[in-house]
Amino acid sequence: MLFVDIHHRLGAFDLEASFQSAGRLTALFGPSGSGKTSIINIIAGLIRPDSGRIVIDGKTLVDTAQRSFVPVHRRQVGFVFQDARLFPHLSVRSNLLYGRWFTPQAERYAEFGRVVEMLGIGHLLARRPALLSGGEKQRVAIGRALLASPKLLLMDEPLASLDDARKSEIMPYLERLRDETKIPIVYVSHSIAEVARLATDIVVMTNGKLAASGPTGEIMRRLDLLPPEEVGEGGAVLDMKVLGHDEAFGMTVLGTRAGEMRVPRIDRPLGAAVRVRIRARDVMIGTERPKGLSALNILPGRIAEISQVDGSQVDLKLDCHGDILVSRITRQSFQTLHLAIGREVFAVIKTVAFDRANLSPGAPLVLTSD
Ligand SMILES: Nc1ncnc2c1ncn2[C@@H]1O[C@H](COP(=O)(O)OP(=O)(O)OP(=O)(O)O)[C@@H](O)[C@H]1O
Repeated sequence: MLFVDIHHRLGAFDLEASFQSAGRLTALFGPSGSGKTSIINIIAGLIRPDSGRIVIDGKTLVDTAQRSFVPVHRRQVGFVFQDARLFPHLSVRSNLLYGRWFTPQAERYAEFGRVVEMLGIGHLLARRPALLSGGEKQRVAIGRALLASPKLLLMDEPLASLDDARKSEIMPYLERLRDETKIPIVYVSHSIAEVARLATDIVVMTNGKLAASGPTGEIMRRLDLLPPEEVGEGGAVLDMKVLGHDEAFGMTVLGTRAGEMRVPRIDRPLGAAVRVRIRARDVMIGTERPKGLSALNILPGRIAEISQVDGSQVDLKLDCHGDILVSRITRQSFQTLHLAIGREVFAVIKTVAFDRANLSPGAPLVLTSD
């Protein structure tokens, strides 16, 4: 459990944030200059807040009312930055082992072999950082942070300097990190795709103030919280189960609360939990079950909430037997179809909305933990 309640002034910038998160990966999300890095620095102990309290897993790191402040070197936090910051003159193995020196023997829990295996960097151990790709460097940087056996991992835009191909290469490792270790992670990002896939909880900052915080599914469907350039990426994030594979058509069948959905085949076993992002712009509304459509996925639901976005668009929240979908449609369609709260409708989801990047092992799939 992460508890943060802080107030701090940095020149003309006033930072105020109060949130708690029970999640394993808490994303700090918000535009540039909203205060994300400052919060990370306060949690790390690099900045002493003017006032407030920070408690992680029952351990108080800061409590200004009690004049208590655990210094940075006693917090046992692991850092991963945008750039890997590896030592160029040391091999990957020595870079990894370096992190261990700072942790007393008795408190070392991270095992070298296991960390190397989890991050898939065994074949790189003898190399110098200059001979690694950007994605490989970041995996080594994560390994170095983990081998210090941190009690908390702070990641400040760890994927920001990587291209899309390297990002998708490293995502599965971050998912394993989230699911296989018990270390709470605070993760700064301003990418919806990243946050939707990785976060269990999201804290949204705007201009030094908390805009909202809560579980990923709840925050992701609040399109009003997203910056204009990212609104198209917003929508529902749902946990589904793999029900079967249809080899003849190369499809996977997923179970939702409102029925089955078919997506391009994913390599997950039967029963596995997957997290699926369905963008609001990919959900159309039918007042009757549509026929003769190429879209494979049609879920029945009821309009639970209506919010007018601007003169021309409307957002609808659809309660599909407990799974909440979001649909952004034109005000014209909204009026023509006479939509209203409580109305039974059909959500039509284009199959193409499920590209592989949007499918990830969901939170319930904890592989191991010790
Ligand atoms: N030491 C300081 N003195 C004065 N202002 C500061 C100081 N440090 C940060 N700021 C200001 O505080 C604000 C928040 O900065 P911060 O780096 O926390 O934002 P951010 O959300 O992490 O942004 P980015 O995504 O660009 O990294 C900025 O306006 C910044 O200029």
